[in-house]
Amino acid sequence: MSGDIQTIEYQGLPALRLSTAAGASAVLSLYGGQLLSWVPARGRERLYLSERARFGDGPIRGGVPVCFPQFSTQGTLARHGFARTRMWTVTEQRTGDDFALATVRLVDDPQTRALWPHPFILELTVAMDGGRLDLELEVINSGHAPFAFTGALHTYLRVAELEECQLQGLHGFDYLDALDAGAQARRDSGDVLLFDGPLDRHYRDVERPLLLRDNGAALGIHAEGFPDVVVWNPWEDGNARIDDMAPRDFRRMLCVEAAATHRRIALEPGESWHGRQTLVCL
Ligand SMILES: O=P(O)(O)OC[C@H]1O[C@H](O)[C@H](O)[C@@H](O)[C@@H]1O
Repeated sequence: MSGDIQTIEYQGLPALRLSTAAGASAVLSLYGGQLLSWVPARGRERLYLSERARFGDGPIRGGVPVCFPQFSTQGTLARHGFARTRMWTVTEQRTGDDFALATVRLVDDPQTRALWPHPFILELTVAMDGGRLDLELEVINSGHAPFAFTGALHTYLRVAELEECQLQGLHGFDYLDALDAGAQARRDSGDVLLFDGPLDRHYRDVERPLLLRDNGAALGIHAEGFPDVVVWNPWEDGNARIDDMAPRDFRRMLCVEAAATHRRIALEPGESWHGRQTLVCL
């Protein structure tokens, strides 16, 4: 038996449902090129998607938003850029005995050029087997002038209980604390990162895979190409200010983002860049 990919409508949006023979499944929305669900074989949902999320009206709260060509407020565009609120198209669908793979694409148009004056091609490839998910983002400069960007795969992980979670692997890396604007970079000195308050840390040049322990379950988180890792949780007060998240949902989510934030990535005409985030159930 082989995997399967179906074109579906999800919350009113065109989407793909990917499944593997082993029983893993995922939903990829063409709005935003945003993965909204990932359930590994014999596992539970691993992505947080807010039950108050809006679909097709601004950013979708949850899953894996693609931030491009700007991370957060690091520029003049709307927060996290425009890719997460544009309609993408499907360019490839493949299945095999133990995998399913789909690629979606976003290309510049007059609306994106009015915001950001550069021709580009953005491709997101989602590939999964039973217990592993790979998300690869490719950025191509299809114009005649150089450009530079920041961005991220803004992964919202669903956790059983945030206060029981431990994130391992960030020890010794420098981070900027976005909750303490203007502060110098600090070095993480803890063995593991624990969660007992709001957190918005932008770690630089993280060269090692991370491990998230969550109530007995363990998830490996690995990035290639993306130099930085952003760890975000709004905690109770921040949650209360986010109208598309139910109160206390902060306990059920943790963003561990593969990011390019502290240095812009520069591309000459015709050049391309790719970055990947891999999640593995352990
Ligand atoms: O609410 P959004 O625009 O989706 O942004 C959600 C969050 O994204 C990132 O993790 C940033 O570091 C946070 O500062 C921001 O609050």
